[in-house]
Amino acid sequence: MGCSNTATLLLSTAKTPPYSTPTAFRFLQPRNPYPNLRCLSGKPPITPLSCLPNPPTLREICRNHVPDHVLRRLEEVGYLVPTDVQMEALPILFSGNDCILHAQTGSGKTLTYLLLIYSLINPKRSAVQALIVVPTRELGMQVTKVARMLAVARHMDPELEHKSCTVMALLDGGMLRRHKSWLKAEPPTIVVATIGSLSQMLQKQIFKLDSMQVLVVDEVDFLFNSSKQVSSLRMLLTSYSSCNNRQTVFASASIPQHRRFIHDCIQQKWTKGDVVHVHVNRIKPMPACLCHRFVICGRKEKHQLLLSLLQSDLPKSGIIFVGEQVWVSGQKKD
Ligand SMILES: Nc1ncnc2c1ncn2[C@@H]1O[C@H](COP(=O)(O)OP(=O)(O)OP(=O)(O)O)[C@@H](O)[C@H]1O
Repeated sequence: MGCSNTATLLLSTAKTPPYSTPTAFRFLQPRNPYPNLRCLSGKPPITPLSCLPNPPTLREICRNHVPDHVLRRLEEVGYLVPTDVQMEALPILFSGNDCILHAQTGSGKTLTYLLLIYSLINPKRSAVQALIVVPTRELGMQVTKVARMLAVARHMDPELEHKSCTVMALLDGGMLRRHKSWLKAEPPTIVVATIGSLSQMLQKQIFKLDSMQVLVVDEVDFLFNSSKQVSSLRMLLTSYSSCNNRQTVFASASIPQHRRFIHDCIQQKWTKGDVVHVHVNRIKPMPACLCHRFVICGRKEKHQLLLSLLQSDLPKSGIIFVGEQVWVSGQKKD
């Protein structure tokens, strides 16, 4: 392994006005009338709700599945209209299918699987009923925040008022000793965990998955690409619980070789055989107000190069990412 001597600059800048206001494209109805949905069980393809002339609201999709107090909470925070992935995936998830949610970052995958979880859990039961596995502590904290935001909904039913759903974050770098006593005393309903912390708890048998109804693996491509995490993840998917006793959801913005991945899911029994791949990945044109530049230069030249790029483009604002390239042995340096 040689020494790194180059830097990569990615400059994303917003051009100075005049420019057209970017559209909030995440919530646009799809232009393509044909579904991106693939149903692997040989059943006829399902017409996505987003193709209907009057697409339903989030409440209409979730009615009779998600408790009313959670739906009211969604509306309080302003989630009224489903995103494309929510519109396509929620009916499939509510019908009991395992799902691979394949949609770009920020498309609403987190809320999709959380709504499935809230449709299945029973807060009166004292057991871990849903597990969300995340690759990083940061993502775990974000997911926990949204899950808790939905959990604070007030019940109309006074019997349930004092028994709201609890969410535990079992993340690397957290206080696992404190969590151990919590898990033993009163198991939370939902656990959001990084694979490292989770494996420790499972090995010590502090944590059992017998009552788990939903298993979500978020950023699944990241987890499978990490040699440190992959064996624990495989163990979790097959050894600690069976895919027949749970609903399994994989979520990711990118799943390279997704056909191969789906094949593995079925073969290895990570999911049931009729797992559905929901692929919402329409290519959006880059808003005209944005300009991207990608430059490779020597480490010592990066400041000068950045300065000249800024001087030539005169952006109103910009985000700059700087990464270092490491030369793998045998690779030719230019
Ligand atoms: N139906 C909705 N209406 C309005 N806002 C929504 C809706 N669904 C999600 N959002 C908001 O959109 C943003 C992105 O959603 P979310 O984090 O669920 O996307 P994601 O696909 O899980 O992204 P990532 O791949 O980064 O995990 C969040 O701020 C969320 O609150």
